[in-house]
Amino acid sequence: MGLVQWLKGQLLCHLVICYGFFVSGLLINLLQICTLPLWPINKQLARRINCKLGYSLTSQSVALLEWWSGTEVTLYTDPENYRLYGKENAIVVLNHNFEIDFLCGWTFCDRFGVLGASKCLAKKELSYLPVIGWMWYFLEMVFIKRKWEEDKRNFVQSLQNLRDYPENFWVSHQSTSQLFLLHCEGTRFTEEKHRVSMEVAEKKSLPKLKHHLLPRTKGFWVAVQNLRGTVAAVYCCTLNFRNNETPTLLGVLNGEKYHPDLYVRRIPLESIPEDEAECSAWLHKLYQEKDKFQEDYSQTGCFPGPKVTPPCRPWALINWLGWTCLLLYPLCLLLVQLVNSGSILSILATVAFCAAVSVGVRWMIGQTEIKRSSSYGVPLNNK
Ligand SMILES: CC/C=C\C/C=C\C/C=C\C/C=C\C/C=C\C/C=C\CCC(=O)SCCNC(=O)CCNC(=O)[C@H](O)C(C)(C)COP(=O)(O)OP(=O)(O)OC[C@H]1O[C@@H](n2cnc3c(N)ncnc32)[C@H](O)[C@@H]1OP(=O)(O)O
Ligand SMILES: CCCCCCCCCCCCCCCCCC(=O)OC[C@@H](O)COP(=O)(O)O
Repeated sequence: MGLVQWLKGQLLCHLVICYGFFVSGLLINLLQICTLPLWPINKQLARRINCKLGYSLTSQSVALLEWWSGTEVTLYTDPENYRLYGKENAIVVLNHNFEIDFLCGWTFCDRFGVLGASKCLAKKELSYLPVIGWMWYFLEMVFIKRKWEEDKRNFVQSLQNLRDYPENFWVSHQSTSQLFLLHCEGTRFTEEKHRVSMEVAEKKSLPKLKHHLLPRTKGFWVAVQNLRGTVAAVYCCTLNFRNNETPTLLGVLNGEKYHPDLYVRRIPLESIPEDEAECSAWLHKLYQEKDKFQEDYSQTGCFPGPKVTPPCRPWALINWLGWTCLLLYPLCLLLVQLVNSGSILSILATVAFCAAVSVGVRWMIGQTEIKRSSSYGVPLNNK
């Protein structure tokens, strides 16, 4: 193991990274709160500012993946469609098997210049996550309790809100689009959830899936219906990792390099049926195709179609280094003053603060771990 790789595994490095992420996150949340009076006066400007602020926080984790762990996602797609990515609004349908699938998605968003504006249909619990969840609230992320009767009004309203996002979103930048991510499986893949969902498939006389849970179709249908005229296509995305890697966020923090492959198919929205039952059948068929791609991947180690590597942009790294320098300087000054003061109490208070930041971020990382997945989708307790 080289010196650099050894350093990446050290607690001190992790503390510095977590401190930078957490403190910059709190400052960004504070700035987001400051935009509150602007919303009733100029909503579009408030959105622009919040998306830039959101980018400043989210892109730090992209920088961690790309520059710290050295992970690069390989894209399999049709070059004709590739030209459209980042230039149109789309619904992204992605499998939910990996602890860092959201991070791989963000990397792509960043490479196509749509990271700040992209949204997701997320479980309500994520909105309470310190820093990240609070930031999402201002980014108008769509949160659901995964109980249709309770969700339907708010879900439709949140989708309608997305229809009037500003054109020419970034004034001086090429991006005018946003992606809306949907994990139709509704929860992360575990053996038990898979077994239960295949029992449901059997009852519904649907073919069994090997690599996916049975998709929940209601959210997809409602999203497609409410975003017609706003989004141009569905991007059917299938993610897997080479060599049976099981990536974790903690691994990324330790500087481990992973090898994700993402297969993206572009499906024009007009080709998706409007009728609910037909749309559900269409989604089930899509998941059967996705399952076949995963099965072929497990045999051959690759997806169909040519490979493309979208160019890496420097902004995530520049932003991350900027925050690190800005926040390390006062921390170092404080540490020097502390040591000079010789006050045991102050030193203990500082150590306690660092430990609290470290425990807090470790807890947040824990939320991404599949072993802590909710019991949604298993019997007895449907939550
Ligand atoms: C080029 C660029 C490429 C790539 C870029 C990629 C991505 C990046 C894009 C954007 C990134 C932006 C941000 C992302 C950041 C972070 C967030 C990350 C992740 C968060 C994700 C989540 O939180 S996932 C959880 C929330 N999401 C969902 O739940 C969505 C899926 N669910 C639904 O759609 C549901 O329909 C619902 C929640 C809307 C409603 O659910 P409910 O259960 O109440 O109703 P349903 O009608 O769906 O269910 C009843 C029917 O289900 C059948 N049933 C029962 N048990 C099961 C079972 N175990 N499995 C399957 N089906 C089951 C039941 O029989 C009912 O059937 P009926 O036929 O009778 O209706
Ligand atoms: C420089 C950067 C430093 C990074 C330091 C680490 C920071 C910690 C970041 C925490 C990021 C949290 C993002 C949470 C996104 C988790 C998405 C997810 O996986 O949600 C699960 C749901 O879909 C389904 O839930 P289950 O029903 O399976 O339960």
